[in-house]
Amino acid sequence: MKPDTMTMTALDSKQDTVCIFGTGDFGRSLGLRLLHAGYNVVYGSRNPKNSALLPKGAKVMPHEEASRTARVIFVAIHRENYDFLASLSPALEGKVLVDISNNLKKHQYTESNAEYLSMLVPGALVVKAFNTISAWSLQSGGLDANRQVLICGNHVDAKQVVVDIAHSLGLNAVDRGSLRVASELEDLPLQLFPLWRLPLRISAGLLGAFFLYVLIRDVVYARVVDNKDNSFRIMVSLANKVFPMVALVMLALCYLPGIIAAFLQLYNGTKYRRFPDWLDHWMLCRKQLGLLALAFAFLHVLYTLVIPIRYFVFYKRANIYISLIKENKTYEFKEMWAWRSDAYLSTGMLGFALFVLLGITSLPSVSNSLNWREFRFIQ
Ligand SMILES: NC(=O)C1=CN([C@@H]2O[C@H](COP(=O)(O)OP(=O)(O)OC[C@H]3O[C@@H](n4cnc5c(N)ncnc54)[C@H](OP(=O)(O)O)[C@@H]3O)[C@@H](O)[C@H]2O)C=CC1
Ligand SMILES: [Fe+3]
Repeated sequence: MKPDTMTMTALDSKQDTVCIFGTGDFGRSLGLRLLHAGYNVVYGSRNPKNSALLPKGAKVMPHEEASRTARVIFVAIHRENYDFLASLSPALEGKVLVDISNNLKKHQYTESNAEYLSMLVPGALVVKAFNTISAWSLQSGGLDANRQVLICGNHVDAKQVVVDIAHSLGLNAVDRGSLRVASELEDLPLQLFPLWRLPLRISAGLLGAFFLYVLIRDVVYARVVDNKDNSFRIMVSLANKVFPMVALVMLALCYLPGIIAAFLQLYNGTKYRRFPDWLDHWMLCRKQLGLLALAFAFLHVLYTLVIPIRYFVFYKRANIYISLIKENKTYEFKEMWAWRSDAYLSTGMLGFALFVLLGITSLPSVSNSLNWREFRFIQ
């Protein structure tokens, strides 16, 4: 019977055996999870005697012998070391080979690792899965990171077997299509914080532009026109002028696409038409824009709290006290400094309270946004 026409029943988690080739980090973490879920685990290794670090209850034997014990074999080996699998072709005929490998760079090879594996072992049913889950998150129960297992492959039944295993490990399986999608899945772990890139670039641009503006206005201009050296203000006072400006612009950028989208819907007379790509992309990163706005607002609060304790402020205040005493006056202190430092403190405190409140309310969305896509799992 040809492998792709074979039908397979789902594994019974309590009885069936799963084989793992490779006793490295991923192989060990996956084996542990499978054992906890009630599977028998058999490792295929080049060095079966050296099994001290393997989870208790797992067996270890040479690859060929191990492959005979199970229908499903996870290949927890780097692609560069796949060559030996070709010689195991007869033993792997009709087996479900799960390719979990990732690469160090995008487009490192012309074909995806899973397609390469299926060329090496044409008789096996290759399924790409689990490459977006890190060994660490498997070991820690998968609660901290995303629980999604993306799966692709050309054989529906083989994919179903892997879906069942993912489910019994408490993970959600998402079928992404045929093995052609494998290279896309292999690129996913290499994308670092994909939705944060644009907001981070915008905030860096705004930060640079506003900083240049206040630098020219407050330092360069004072130096050229009044011959005054204000450069000591760069680190705190100037930065504290820039942060709220960036925070406000980012906040506006966070709300603006929603308003544009609403107008577009009114203009189109329907909400079922697609937004233009630029708006779609902008809408998708609203959460990140808002969180960055919040971060800049927090920096503004911190700096505002720091300003009254600066040496320069103490010095200026002492000067005013002395001149007030000399002139036997009190109103200037009351009206100017008492008011100013109170204002600094009260805005600072108010801002801090607001930040804590906003922080607490946005915590669930922050934890949702930090899914596996935004962590980089390399090898
Ligand atoms: N670690 C992670 O978080 C993740 C890893 N992956 C993928 O899982 C795979 C394994 O990764 P990981 O466990 O971290 O790697 P390790 O280097 O920890 O383990 C790789 C294992 O492959 C086996 N191996 C090494 N060289 C050869 C060879 N020449 N021939 C046959 N077998 C060999 C060894 O097992 P033995 O000595 O028993 O033969 C070794 O323990 C990789 O493809 C990686 O991209 C995917 C997602 C996350
Ligand atoms: Fe302010």
